[in-house]
Amino acid sequence: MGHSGHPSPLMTDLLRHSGGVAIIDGGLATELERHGADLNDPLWSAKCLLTSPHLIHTVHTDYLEAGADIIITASYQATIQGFEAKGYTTESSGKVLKQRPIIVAASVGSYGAYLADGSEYSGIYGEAVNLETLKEFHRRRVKILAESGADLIAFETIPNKVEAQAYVELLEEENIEVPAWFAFNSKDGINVVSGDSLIECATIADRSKRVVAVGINCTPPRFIHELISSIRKVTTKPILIYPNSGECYDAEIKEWVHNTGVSDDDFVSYVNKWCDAGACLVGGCCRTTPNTIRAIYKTLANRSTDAPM
Ligand SMILES: C[S+](C)CC[C@H](N)C(=O)O
Ligand SMILES: N[C@@H](CCS)C(=O)O
Ligand SMILES: [Zn+2]
Repeated sequence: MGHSGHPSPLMTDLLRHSGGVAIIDGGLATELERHGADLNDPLWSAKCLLTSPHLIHTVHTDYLEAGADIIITASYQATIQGFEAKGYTTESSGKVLKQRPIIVAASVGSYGAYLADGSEYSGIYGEAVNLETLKEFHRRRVKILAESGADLIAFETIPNKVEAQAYVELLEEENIEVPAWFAFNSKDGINVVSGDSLIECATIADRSKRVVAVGINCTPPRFIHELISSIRKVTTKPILIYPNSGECYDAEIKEWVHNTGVSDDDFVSYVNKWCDAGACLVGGCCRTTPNTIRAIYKTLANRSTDAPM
């Protein structure tokens, strides 16, 4: 167990500053919609980069004011290929200003996110998509985000093993110095959504010195405890978790099905258990809101600072 070497300074400083557990923000797209954005678009939340950047600013500010230490950018579904399909041409991006001690995490959604059909919840891409095609698909975007001034790259909602391997190789081939986190998703509490072994996926992440934290996002809260235990078996890197509300996504209509989600109270009732199991970066994903993050903040404020890290 543990190919990770020394803990990264970024994570060490962050966790020291936050008393052992740092707070990740909640659903970005969820809040953009609440502020009136229509995300029924192939670019999903990234559409707002074009149409309403002020809303993105508002949502990031709301999460910071709710207590988040880490905010995740609107680049989840911002792909070169997606922008080109809208008639944009390729240009280098501008700098993102760093604001310490806040961490800006540049989101990279999976190939399945780009497909815009909910494939990041199946991880089944078909035979034409392999390690090499995935590396080429992500290469330019990852390089742009690495040069953007972001503090880390958040590979999110990784649904299968081959995409994790593609990211690791890409980081190496392009000598990406910005640290990365890998967040997988699961729909059974055991494996990642494609059915690939979470243990194998987490091991791939653990072996890369460029990966500074490994965990789970956009997964129902009820599965998280068991998933943390699995990841803990194969890595000593910090474990991050930012579950969704437990609702299901209907990609046909680009809406969430309401009947399966948990309340904020239920969500935060898990938080101390997740930290006890080994998570040290905790937040929310889709359908969580600044209220969720505020509740996490309050729960953690009452937690002893010598809690397990
Ligand atoms: C994390 S999912 C809700 C993102 C949206 C999806 N890729 C789609 O375009 O429908
Ligand atoms: N970080 C993304 C969702 C990942 S599933 C967002 O909230 O827009
Ligand atoms: Zn999500």
